[in-house]
Amino acid sequence: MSEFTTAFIGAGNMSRSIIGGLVAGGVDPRSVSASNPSKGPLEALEKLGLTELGHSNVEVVGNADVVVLGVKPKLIQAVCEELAPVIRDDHLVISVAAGVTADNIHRWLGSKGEVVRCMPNTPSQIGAGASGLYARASVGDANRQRAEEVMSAVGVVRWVQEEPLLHAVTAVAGSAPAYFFQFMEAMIAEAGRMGLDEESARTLCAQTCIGAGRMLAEGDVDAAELRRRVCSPNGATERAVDAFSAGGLDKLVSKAMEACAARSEELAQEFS
Ligand SMILES: NC(=O)C1=CN([C@@H]2O[C@H](COP(=O)(O)OP(=O)(O)OC[C@H]3O[C@@H](n4cnc5c(N)ncnc54)[C@H](O)[C@@H]3O)[C@@H](O)[C@H]2O)C=CC1
Ligand SMILES: O=C(O)[C@@H]1CCC=N1
Repeated sequence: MSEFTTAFIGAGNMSRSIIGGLVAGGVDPRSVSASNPSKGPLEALEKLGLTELGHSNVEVVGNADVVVLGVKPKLIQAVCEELAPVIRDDHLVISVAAGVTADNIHRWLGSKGEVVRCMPNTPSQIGAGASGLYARASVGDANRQRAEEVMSAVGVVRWVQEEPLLHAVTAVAGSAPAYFFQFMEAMIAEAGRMGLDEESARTLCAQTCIGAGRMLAEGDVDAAELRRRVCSPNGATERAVDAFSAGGLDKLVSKAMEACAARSEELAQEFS
């Protein structure tokens, strides 16, 4: 990654995941600063080698080239208004907040800064993230490239040209690690009821999830065909897959993702 400094405002789960991925990927921890009102999250970042840590958002921005807004959507306005005096016109400001629009962020920053919205996910922490990016029309090529550089250092990146598509990105990537965790929780619990010890169930389940994900990501075969290749006619898998279909899995997934995207849209209204 080229040389620049990045300030994270808010050092909770998502910031920690991105910072963890950046540092694990070779970014110098001294080029990353972070602020948080409470000490705990900053101590976790100290262990990653960060030295520029503090409680003042304004001080932490200092001379940073890139500012990442990593606070909850309800706090974005107050944080932007607090930062407005230290944001330059050409500052790249990346917001990871769900819903909150780029125009509102730009306005709260005193119409300064080049604002890119990002919808990342927590696997960024191990370099396996998946992020959607959207830039306001006024963001220049240099800052578009820089935003992509930051996020592609911790996973795959896709740009969306229309901001509302970030609601779909939230449903398919930002929130989605939680769906797979919920699914794996249920699988591990059932494997335990079937008699497997917890460690074996967890290891076999997690590795199967990684393997299936990699086959889809790294090959050119679609998910439906990969599924069919596991299902021997009248074999064991078919019974499981039939049970999912009979239980309405496709509709349930649609319903869950629609609810997720709808809540993301609500957040955009709530904090405008
Ligand atoms: N957790 C996730 O999987 C994802 C979260 N996001 C977005 O990331 C943002 C942060 O979410 P999380 O990290 O999950 O929340 P979090 O609660 O773990 O982190 C937020 C941090 O901000 C700190 N904070 C509170 N007030 C502050 C202030 N005035 N100035 C600076 N820091 C302040 C809190 O102490 C906390 O450590 C949210 O806007 C969320 O929509 C986006 C994608 C995925
Ligand atoms: O639950 C949320 O609102 C955030 C956005 C995506 C993941 N966490």
